[in-house]
Amino acid sequence: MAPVSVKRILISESVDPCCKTILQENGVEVTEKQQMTKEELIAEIQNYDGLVVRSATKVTADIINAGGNLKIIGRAGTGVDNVDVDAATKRGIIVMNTPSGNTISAAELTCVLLMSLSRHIPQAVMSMKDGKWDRKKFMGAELYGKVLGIVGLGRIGKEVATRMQSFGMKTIGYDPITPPEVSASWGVEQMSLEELWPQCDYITVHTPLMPSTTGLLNDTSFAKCKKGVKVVNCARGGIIDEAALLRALESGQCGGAGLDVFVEEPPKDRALVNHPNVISCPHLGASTKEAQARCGKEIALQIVDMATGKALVGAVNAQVLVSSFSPDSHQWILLGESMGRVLKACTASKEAYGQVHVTALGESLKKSTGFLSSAAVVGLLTEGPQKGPNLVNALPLAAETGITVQADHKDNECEACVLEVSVNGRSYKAVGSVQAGVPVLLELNGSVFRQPVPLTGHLLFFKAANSTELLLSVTGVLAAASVELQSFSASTACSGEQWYCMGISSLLGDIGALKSLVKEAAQLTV
Ligand SMILES: NC(=O)C1=CN([C@@H]2O[C@H](COP(=O)(O)OP(=O)(O)OC[C@H]3O[C@@H](n4cnc5c(N)ncnc54)[C@H](O)[C@@H]3O)[C@@H](O)[C@H]2O)C=CC1
Ligand SMILES: O=C(O)C(=O)COP(=O)(O)O
Repeated sequence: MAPVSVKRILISESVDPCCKTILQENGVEVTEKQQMTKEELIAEIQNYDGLVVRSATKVTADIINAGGNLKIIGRAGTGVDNVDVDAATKRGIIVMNTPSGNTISAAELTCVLLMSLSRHIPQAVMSMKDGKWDRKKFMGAELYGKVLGIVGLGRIGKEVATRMQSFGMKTIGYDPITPPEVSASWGVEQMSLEELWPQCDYITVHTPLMPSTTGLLNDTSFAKCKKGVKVVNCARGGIIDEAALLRALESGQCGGAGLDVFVEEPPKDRALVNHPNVISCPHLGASTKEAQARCGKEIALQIVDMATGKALVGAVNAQVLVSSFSPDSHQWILLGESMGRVLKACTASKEAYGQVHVTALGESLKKSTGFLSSAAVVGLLTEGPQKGPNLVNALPLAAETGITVQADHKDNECEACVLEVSVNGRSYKAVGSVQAGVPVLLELNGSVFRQPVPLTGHLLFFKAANSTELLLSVTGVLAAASVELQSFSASTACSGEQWYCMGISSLLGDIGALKSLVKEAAQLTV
């Protein structure tokens, strides 16, 4: 794909210095500014094409919309819940993260919290520092033989499980995506949450924060747990409902909580932090030298790879774009875009397209419907009222404009892409392919070109009767405008008329003279 030009990046949080070094070594100008207010960020963001953050910068829609040049938001870490990904997608901005760089550190902190809860270590430390020697107050319980419930069996959940198994804990869990046989292979028996709650001595959550995980542990689920259950949240504030947790701690239903994350960070309401059975950290899961070095390095390298057109790794909102980095799909994306632009020019539509239908033909295009339809929409929307259509935002922009996009695949001997659009009840159709590495147009509105039309440079399409005089008149119009004819293709006749496509040295300043000679005419540059 065409490299995404990234020249100036703002790092708005404490990210490992290797991030800045790698970016600078690759010709990117880097500014580091920490603890900016929202207003400062809104005022400055227009000066950058990239923003690198951790979890503290809330990258809201107004910041994203103020970033007129923003192309990439890099999250040096896992959770992207502090970034308005939908707003970024609509603006065509890639959001990427480094999801595995801090897995081990977050898992280790979880284990530390579990152990600290079992032996009251932080409370004992505080008591010692107070000059006391209280051996009765801090009676603990072994982890050995206890049941640990792990909700969310992804990267961190798995690492927590294997570590706590070495303490002799029985690990059970729940995850709607990770198959039970996979988690069983690392010693976690899966079951429904209803079955899980009553069995656990300890519960730890490792899911992203989303509607389905907000308040996973609430008054109702706490009531189903063993009295005195201990809980850990090293994932995101809100997965364990904070008010319900406080109630459960006060009633003794919950015997202790280890919290690294809070709904509001830092939490203004200190009731949980100050509770004697709560041990807490200021979001330290990823705060190790090793995790920061990995995340800083990975995000910098991912941005450099993207900017040099090498690869797209870690993007959370640009699945379609990932394929554009494969050399095989590159020309097909150009084809889709060019076909969109041809139909846009031919329909000369000021109205929104009602429906766009893309059909990928041929075995090798089976998985290409996604990027072909997005590319076609980019072509159709280019130079329209929507700002900056690209492969990231094509479908959201289409939806916003009321265009229905459908895509399917059909088996066919040859590989081709069929694009059909409807405008005001009238249908237009283009068929194209990639031949010898070049995107070509094979058919336009039912007329098949005798020679495939290479979709490159300045192109003039018109529909007219097959008449030598008429073609001479057309070339006369071109000559009068000092436009050279560089290539010529004609279609087979359809209802006595044909489509012609001429490759021309420059676009006609005024297409009026031509339109008086032929039935339909359109010119474009691809
Ligand atoms: N405290 C800290 O500093 C850190 C926190 N995190 C957070 O930890 C969490 C987990 O991170 P990873 O393990 O890397 O993510 P992951 O994506 O590898 O795993 C998350 C798992 O949660 C599962 N899940 C989704 N909905 C669920 C539901 N309703 N019930 C049960 N499971 C569900 C998913 O299927 C997935 O397997 C994220 O929220 C991340 O932001 C990550 C790193 C550091
Ligand atoms: O990666 C994550 O999801 C984290 O929560 C770590 O956040 P941080 O980079 O330490 O602000």
